[in-house]
Amino acid sequence: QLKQNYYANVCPNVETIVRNAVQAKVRQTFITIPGTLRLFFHDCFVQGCDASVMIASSGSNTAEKDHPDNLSLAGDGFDTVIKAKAAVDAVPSCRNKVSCADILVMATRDVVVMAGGPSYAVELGRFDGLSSTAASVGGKLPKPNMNLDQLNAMFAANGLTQVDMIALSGAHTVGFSHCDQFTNRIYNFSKQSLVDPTLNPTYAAQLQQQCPKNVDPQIAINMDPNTPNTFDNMYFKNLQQGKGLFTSDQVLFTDSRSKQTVDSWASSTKAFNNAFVAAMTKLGRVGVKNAKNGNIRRDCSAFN
Ligand code: HEM
Ligand SMILES: [Ca+2]
Ligand SMILES: [Ca+2]
Repeated sequence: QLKQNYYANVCPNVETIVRNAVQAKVRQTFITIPGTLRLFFHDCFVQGCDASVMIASSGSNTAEKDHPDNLSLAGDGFDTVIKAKAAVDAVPSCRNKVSCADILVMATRDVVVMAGGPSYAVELGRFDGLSSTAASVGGKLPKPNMNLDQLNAMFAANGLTQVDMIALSGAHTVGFSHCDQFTNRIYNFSKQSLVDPTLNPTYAAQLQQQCPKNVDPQIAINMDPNTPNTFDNMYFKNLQQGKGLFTSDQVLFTDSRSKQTVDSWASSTKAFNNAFVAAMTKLGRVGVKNAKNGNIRRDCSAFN
């Protein structure tokens, strides 16, 4: 059973230890923030929040992280968890007592706060998963060209509502995307219109400039063109102006079933923050493992 202060007896300072390690990593590079946040999402949607995404491929096993849908996960997200785990394990009473899954949950809360987002108490007590295969990833993660029904179905499969899905999409207020994720919207969209008509024309021109045809596939651009490094409700204000980067972002405003939620969070930071915290807490409960079907990994990237 998940609970706050789960490690109070064995490792009372675990949250401070993790926060300090995350802070040191954020000082080295900003990508720590979006990288960790997205890693948490991709972990929970495949086999639950059990750090299965952290496992490296070995021998005959191709792990989750080598599935095409995970190849764009930033290495700095993984490194954040590895560094925080090392800091926790440096304290004798904590050594091999705190799961990688819980460290990822704490680190994710910390990066949101460090980017200016809301703070919240995290529930802990997850065990680490015992399997990680690339074959288990297909169809579990949303695609940037999905419509509202497809997004809702994918989140509902994890016990999350449309409101949760919209709140969590607000994570696109920080971080980067590679150009190939949205080129269909700015070149050759359809017979009627070369550019997706739901895109703001000025923004579309900016995207074409940043992502010319045949651009280096390594190039990544800010997802929030206004406040790319701040966790705020700008994502929703952008959607109102046709500045959602992916079809899956912009559809939240163009579909009448989700527009009202976007409008209300565009006008209230507090309402968005509350919804985001509630949705992150629910996301953190997905598919949690216990001592019977999980363990505490010594090395987050390998099974014991
Ligand atoms: C609603 C469906 C979602 C879709 C279709 C989607 C899709 C994507 C795509 C295509 C990228 C760009 C990857 C790249 O090219 O490097 C991305 C980045 C990102 N996503 Fe999502 N995402 C969704 C939901 C979420 C959720 C729920 C979260 C977290 C709560 C999240 C957090 C992020 C972050 C932080 C980045 C930036 C990563 C970085 O800068 O390294 N996304 N997403
Ligand atoms: Ca997982
Ligand atoms: Ca922002």
